[in-house]
Amino acid sequence: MIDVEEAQARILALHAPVSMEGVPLLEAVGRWTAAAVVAKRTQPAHDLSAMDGYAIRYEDAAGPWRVVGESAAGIPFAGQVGPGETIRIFTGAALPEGSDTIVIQENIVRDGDLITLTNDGPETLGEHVRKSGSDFTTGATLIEPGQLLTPARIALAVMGGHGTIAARRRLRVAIISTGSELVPPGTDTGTDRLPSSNAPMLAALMRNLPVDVVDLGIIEDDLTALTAAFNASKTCDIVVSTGGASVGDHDLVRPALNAAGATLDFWKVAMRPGKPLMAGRLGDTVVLGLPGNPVSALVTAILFLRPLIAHLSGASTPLPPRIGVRMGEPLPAVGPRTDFVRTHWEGGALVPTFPGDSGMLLPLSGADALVIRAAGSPALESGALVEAILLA
Ligand SMILES: Nc1nc2c(c(=O)[nH]1)N[C@H]1C(S)=C(S)[C@@H](COP(=O)(O)OP(=O)(O)OC[C@H]3O[C@@H](n4cnc5c(N)ncnc54)[C@H](O)[C@@H]3O)O[C@H]1N2
Ligand code: MOO
Repeated sequence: MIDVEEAQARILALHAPVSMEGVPLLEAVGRWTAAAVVAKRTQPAHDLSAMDGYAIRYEDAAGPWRVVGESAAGIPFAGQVGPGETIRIFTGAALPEGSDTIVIQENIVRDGDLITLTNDGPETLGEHVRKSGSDFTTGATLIEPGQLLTPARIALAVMGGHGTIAARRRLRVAIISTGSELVPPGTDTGTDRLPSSNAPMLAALMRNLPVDVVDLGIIEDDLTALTAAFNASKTCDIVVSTGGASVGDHDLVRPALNAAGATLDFWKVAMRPGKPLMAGRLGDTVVLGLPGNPVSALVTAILFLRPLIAHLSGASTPLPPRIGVRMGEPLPAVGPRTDFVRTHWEGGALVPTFPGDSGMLLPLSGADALVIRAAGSPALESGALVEAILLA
């Protein structure tokens, strides 16, 4: 058995990021940049007013002033502001030459063209002015390659003069649900069967990733059928199966992968839940065989599937972020497998969500985080600092 970190590294090494394409920024949220985004313009392009008011020369800060024009956003005042002069100015408008400071309109009275302070004048030179280039200047690197395009980074790229961005193409990810006991969602289970919940769960997990899901459906525990399903997945970038990964007579994922011509890189990870995980290559397709237990399938998808998708999509930091948090209850010592303890928030600390059975969905649905407890760790007192991965 290998440990979790080695399994993550080996999975990411199975395939390089896919090819690039241009993506309109309107559709680019959730992609990772494939190249640095460099500013094609300076922002602000001029010194701009941050408030509605009057543009003055700071040396005339005591007033009064005579209004000689107006500057609105996009419609600048062409002239100059001389001694004792001011112009009416609005938020986002360019400061005319000569002016350097804004007096907000709440602080003055206006009588025709004459304005006078009603309280203290501006305290500093440049008050309420956004200096040209204070956000960024032409040629500045706005986004490094491999960064996630968040709403703020999309706005930044647009402000930098871009309409499209270089990103990796969307991935095709096939899901195979193995198990003769499974029926499709919402259909009759009779007495002996159960609904297949893993594929909808994994599709939901991938919903916000740059992925097109190809659901290859429920495949019974039959070597020929399962081999055919893996063969059908060869047009995809990733195939993820659930179930049939363990050692039972009906656990046929490994034999089916062999029959389809796959090369397995590893099988079994020293973790709880999720031990029977396997990974390898089927032609150019990366294979992840997840355990069938729903909790094990979700935990391994968070730790291995999502990072694999992020890596193929060009992410520079594909692994889930770990945060430092306090436990709200004691924890027992850990055995030979790293434990991913399902926990929920209680008063700003995490407490274990019981029961911790890897087949039970009701407790899983209330969990907020996975607390990571390395194999062999000693027992912890309540209040101890631990590392966790947030689930939401
Ligand atoms: N003798 C041993 N038995 C088991 C071991 C072991 O080391 N020695 N490992 C256990 C561990 S740990 C896990 S995890 C499970 C994983 O087994 P499989 O990946 O082979 O999963 P299945 O047996 O096919 O299913 C397990 C469980 O999950 C249910 N299931 C499967 N698919 C779905 C689905 N799509 N939606 C909802 N539920 C699903 C299935 O009905 C089973 O109840 O093996 C242990 N055994
Ligand atoms: O590893 Mo299994 O995932 O313990 O239930």
